[in-house]
Amino acid sequence: MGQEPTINLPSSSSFSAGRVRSSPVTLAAQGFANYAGKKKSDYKRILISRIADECMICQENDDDVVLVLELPQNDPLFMRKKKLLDDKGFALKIHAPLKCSSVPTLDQLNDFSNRLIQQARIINYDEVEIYFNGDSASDYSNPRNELQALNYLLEAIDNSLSGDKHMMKNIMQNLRDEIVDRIHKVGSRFGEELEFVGCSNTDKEKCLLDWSVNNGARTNLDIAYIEGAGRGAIATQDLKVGDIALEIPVSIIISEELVHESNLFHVLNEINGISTETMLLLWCMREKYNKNSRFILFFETLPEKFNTGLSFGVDALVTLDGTLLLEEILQAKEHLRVQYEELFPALSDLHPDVFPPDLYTWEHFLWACELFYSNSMKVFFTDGKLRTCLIPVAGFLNHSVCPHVLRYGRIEASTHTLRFPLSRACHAGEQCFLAYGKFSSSHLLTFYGFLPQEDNPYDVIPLEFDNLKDEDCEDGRIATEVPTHMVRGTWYSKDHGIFQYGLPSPLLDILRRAGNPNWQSSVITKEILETELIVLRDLKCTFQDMMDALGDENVDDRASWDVKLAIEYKNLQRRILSSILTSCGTGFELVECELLKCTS
Ligand SMILES: C[S@@+](CC[C@H](N)C(=O)[O-])C[C@H]1O[C@@H](n2cnc3c(N)ncnc32)[C@H](O)[C@@H]1O
Repeated sequence: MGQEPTINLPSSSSFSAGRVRSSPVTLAAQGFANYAGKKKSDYKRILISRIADECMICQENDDDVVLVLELPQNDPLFMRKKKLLDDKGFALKIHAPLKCSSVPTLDQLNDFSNRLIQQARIINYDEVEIYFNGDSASDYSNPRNELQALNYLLEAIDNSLSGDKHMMKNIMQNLRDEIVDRIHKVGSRFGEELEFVGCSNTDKEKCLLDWSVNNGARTNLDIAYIEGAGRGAIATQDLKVGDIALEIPVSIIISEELVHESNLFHVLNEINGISTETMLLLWCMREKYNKNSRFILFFETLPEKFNTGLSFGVDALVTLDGTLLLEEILQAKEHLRVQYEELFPALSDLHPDVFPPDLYTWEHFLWACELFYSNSMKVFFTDGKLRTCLIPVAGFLNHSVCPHVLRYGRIEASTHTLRFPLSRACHAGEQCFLAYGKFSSSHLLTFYGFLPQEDNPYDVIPLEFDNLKDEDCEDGRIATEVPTHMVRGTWYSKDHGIFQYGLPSPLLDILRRAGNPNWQSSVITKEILETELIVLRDLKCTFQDMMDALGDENVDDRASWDVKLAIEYKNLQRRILSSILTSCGTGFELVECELLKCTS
């Protein structure tokens, strides 16, 4: 089993590097929390990318173009974002250097849109982005967040275009075109090539699609087999930003209402503390074998095996030795086992007609948990309730770090449907990707059974400090309970110069202050440079220990699916650690050079 390394730092501080998420989940069908602004204790798997209450208002003021950006007060990162905006001199009310009465030059429009985008980025930052990019909003490293920020601006511009006042229409239309162009650029950087799209045996999928359409679904997607990802959804025609890729009526969404209508409910309702998600999971375990089920076509398309980290065999677990993922998988599985044993065989013994023992085995329970972890979505219904659901057809959408569909998860009151609108264009024949959530690769492997092919900005290594205190606790960083400090692949950083080295500023700063309480960024003295060397040396030692714990590189072309995934995961960890070690090493040389200049 992987051990969390601990090192001693200067001034007798110590920190350990390790995953924060270690407390047990309380509900069978809930996933682990992710890092991006979620509480450590909140283990709910949230697929809803953003609640659409936040918007930007655009106003006219005689001849001035004035935009008002809204930073919602209830944003958990409000104080930190506000401070970032203030530090950069960004006001939420922006007087554009444009006049309604004159045609703006291209340069003017460019400058203005650059400024708007930087502000939108900050407003849309999550915990990870703030931590790594807090100092600079001039570029982006996370395509998902960039798409979110650009779509936020687009929505505001569209609102202004549909308003009564038309004076600004031209300017706004130009701005809109510019933002759409930026969205295309983000998408084209991450254009995914389908290795193979086949229609080998899509009979069941076709039947489900037809059934959904006959029941009111609208789709611009077809289902196909995709190398390495099972089924996926392919655009049937060119779809642009804002188009609806898929629309599913509430009537075919599988949610807790179905449990209420079944004979499981009166038994389960008597159990203290059982969640509606667990009830729905138990309902699905039985419904899957109900030949008369209204959802038979849905259940028939589900895989017999899910192949997530929860189904890893012994060899794969052994391969994961030295990683924190091993602990995560073992804990998650243990938790599920406890959940199962709290319910079974007791329920089957007491109510064998409602819970037939042959359907409620541990293997079937684990299958259902994997189904919910990898396929369920949280949806806001029109009654204001958030429900965990299984959604026919939408369940074929695969995940990407640069998704087409970002904002979904709220039932449209006027149509009683769940819409999947595009946040970036998807051309006919291209695979349409969904944003599952802001998940690390370890989370995706454990609960979904895959690793993204592209770099994943949420692959962070959290760092826990025992004795070090952040100075600016009032900015909300501590209060969010996500890891206070972390590292990720340094290839994301644009600044590898002295005092930065591609490493996050908050981490460097806290270590510097631990080594030298008088540390000040504005003065470069011999003492400051010596502190720098100590910080870099200690960081290098810590990450070298982690690298050593991973052992030698494993290669096995004939390995089983789970061992292959475990090897791939370990290689990813090696790549991240290696980039950090290189940055520390190069940084060390830079500081030594500077120190030589100081002393000569
Ligand atoms: C909601 S389902 C998507 C449809 C799924 N591909 C299928 O055939 O049923 C989620 C599962 O799809 C697969 N998946 C999703 N995104 C993927 C990706 N980017 N690469 C590989 N597999 C992916 C994983 O097996 C995951 O558990």
